[in-house]
Amino acid sequence: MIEVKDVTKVYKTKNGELTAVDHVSLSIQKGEIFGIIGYSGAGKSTLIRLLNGLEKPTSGSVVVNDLEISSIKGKELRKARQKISMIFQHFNLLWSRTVAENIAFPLEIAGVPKAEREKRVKELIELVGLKGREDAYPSQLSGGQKQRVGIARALANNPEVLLCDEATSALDPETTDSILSLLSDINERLGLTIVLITHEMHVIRKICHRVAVMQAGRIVEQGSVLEVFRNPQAEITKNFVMQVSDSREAKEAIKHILKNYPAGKVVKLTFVGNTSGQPVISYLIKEFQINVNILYGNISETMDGPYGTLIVQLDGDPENVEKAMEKLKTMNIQAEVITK
Ligand SMILES: Nc1ncnc2c1ncn2[C@@H]1O[C@H](COP(=O)(O)OP(=O)(O)OP(=O)(O)O)[C@@H](O)[C@H]1O
Repeated sequence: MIEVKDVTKVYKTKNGELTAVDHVSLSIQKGEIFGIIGYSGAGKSTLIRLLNGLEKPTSGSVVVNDLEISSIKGKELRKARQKISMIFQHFNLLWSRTVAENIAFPLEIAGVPKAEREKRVKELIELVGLKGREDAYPSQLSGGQKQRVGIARALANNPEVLLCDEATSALDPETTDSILSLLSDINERLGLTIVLITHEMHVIRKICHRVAVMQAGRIVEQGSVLEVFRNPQAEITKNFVMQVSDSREAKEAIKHILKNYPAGKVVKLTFVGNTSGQPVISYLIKEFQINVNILYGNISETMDGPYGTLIVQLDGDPENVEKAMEKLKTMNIQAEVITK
């Protein structure tokens, strides 16, 4: 569906050349929700603009839907772009137009007749849950409602790909979740391919199937979301995973327990998929006659199944604690000693 092959984008700036995207290759399947995560300045926005032809690569090629976006221009590019829509962090709505008129705008540009336009706008308003708000102006809407208008407008011309540029970064956590659910619902219902860029691992966890981690213009790691959560390789990926698994309370709890209970080992267990349903703790206690002190627990859903973290203190006969650690490995549970 989307093939990015060895793409580099170099900007010429006052201070010389700046490589914003550096030899990036990606392959995104039809119907997939693909996330690109990175800190500010990593090159995410440049990469996403290369996908819809707003930027041209310095070298390499971008193919979307069998069309080489990186080499077409003018009318051909404008036509291709109708099938590659985008939503933005700050919504980019037309403030003097109502909700319905904003959604109708791309249809007007595409020359869709009035009657058909009105029918389509009505469908889209229902799809994004804005019934009753057709005549409101953007300034009268909440952030979440504004993004719903952005999504409806982006879907107006039945795109094949939806690009989301930090689409939930200006929203509070609850509204973020409702917009992410809407995107996931649209992906399932319409089979729409979604590519999103974000700096929040929560967004990746919640709706993406696969993720690429970007740093200094390069993709440093990519894979299925569950796999990346289970076994992050790059240091930056570990930091992103920590955003959603190791809360400040957990760190506080660990500090406290280490001070008060210096014996044994503090171990972080990571469960993925069906391993998160196993009665591991009671098994360890019974089988190895050790004490298992639960310090912190957290379980979250990803698109491909649950992902959980449990921080425990294992105490008792050191030999049995070792055996318990060995056993955990055979149960496909990641066990990492945090402190001895
Ligand atoms: N048009 C441009 N001209 C010159 N430099 C640019 C241009 N656009 C981006 N850059 C530079 O390229 C690098 C990558 O920027 P980019 O906006 O793609 O990163 P990002 O990961 O999206 O970060 P942010 O979330 O802050 O936008 C940055 O150093 C930025 O200053």
